[in-house]
Amino acid sequence: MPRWRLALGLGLCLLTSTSLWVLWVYVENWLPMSYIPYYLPCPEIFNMKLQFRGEKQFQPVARSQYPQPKLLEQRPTELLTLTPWLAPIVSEGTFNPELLQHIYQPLNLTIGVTVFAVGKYTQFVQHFLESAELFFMRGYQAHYYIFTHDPTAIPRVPLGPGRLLSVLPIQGHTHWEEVSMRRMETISQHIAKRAHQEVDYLFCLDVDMVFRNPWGPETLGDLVAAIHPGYFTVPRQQFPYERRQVSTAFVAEGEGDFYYGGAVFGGRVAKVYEFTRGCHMAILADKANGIMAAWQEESHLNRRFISHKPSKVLSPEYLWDDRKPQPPSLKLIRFSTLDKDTSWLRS
Ligand SMILES: CC(=O)N[C@H]1[C@@H](OP(=O)(O)OP(=O)(O)OC[C@H]2O[C@@H](n3ccc(=O)[nH]c3=O)[C@H](O)[C@@H]2O)O[C@H](CO)[C@H](O)[C@@H]1O
Ligand SMILES: [Mn+2]
Repeated sequence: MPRWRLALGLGLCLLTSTSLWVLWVYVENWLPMSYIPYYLPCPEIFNMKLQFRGEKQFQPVARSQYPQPKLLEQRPTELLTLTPWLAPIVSEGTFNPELLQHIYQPLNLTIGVTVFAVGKYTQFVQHFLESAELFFMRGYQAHYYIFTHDPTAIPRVPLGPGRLLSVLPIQGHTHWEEVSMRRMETISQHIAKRAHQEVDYLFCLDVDMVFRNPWGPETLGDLVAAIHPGYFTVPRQQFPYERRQVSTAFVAEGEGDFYYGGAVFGGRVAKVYEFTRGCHMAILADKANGIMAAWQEESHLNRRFISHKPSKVLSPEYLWDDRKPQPPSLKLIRFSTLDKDTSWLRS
């Protein structure tokens, strides 16, 4: 009799543990994200002291002919030209390209660009690079850093003199959100390892985009953000900020300036390092709590730009979306999202 009971007991235990295991496997697959402990923490990032390239001082401006600035003249554009914290908002008509050329060309600057092409997004690289060679910082030294899971999928695009391209292998991820969000970590580590010695300024851009008009030294600044094309006419209560207080990206109802796009940010490389590191830390804290912000790293970027204001803001000319008609307030489109089949790309 006791033997029979023992066997029954063991059988029940086995059955319970098998059902628990099956339930766990099911729940694990059903969860949108699994938070992997090896991602936490990354102590080396706390202790790094970087020796950045020296800051380049402006030279006296050479004699050149350009229209006189007039204090009482009408506004050069319909758009706001200055933020309440006195950062310029760059759009066509607010600057003189020739004058800026005179000021920035002698500095012998190198401008870095980080782009991620993981999974099917490698198909965008060719068009992105070809258009960048036509319009992005023409006449300046540039270094494209392309992060990809598959270096063989990166096409060879002919580059102009002084233009470099490095292909950097990274791990792929099955969830597109993870790819997009991990950019903050990868960029900060890449600056620490390499880019701080190689470039003066760094722009971090989406790859599913194309340059359509000149993007020049008017965009250079300590910390640069771009206004998202979808929200420049919308009150801040309607911005798609992260609204759950448990997230480090939380933004309260009455907070916020502009809603910035995650597809374009940049600045002086030391500032971009601080910025991406800060966003990465906030993302790590959310991960530890099992939270993913509403718009992934874009939510964290927006949170951080509220407390660490950008020193220069780019108008939606610099971050447009081809699916929208060009409004009369924007005189030209310089950089735009391509119309893409999102569900196929992310599958
Ligand atoms: C215009 C704009 O502000 N776009 C932002 C928006 O949507 P988007 O719809 O523009 O996001 P997206 O699909 O372009 O992903 C962002 C970028 O991550 C890279 N990528 C992404 C997935 C993938 O499987 N492989 C890959 O390489 C690629 O460089 C891509 O351009 O929201 C995203 C939130 O996550 C990012 O903040 C984007 O910057
Ligand atoms: Mn994009």
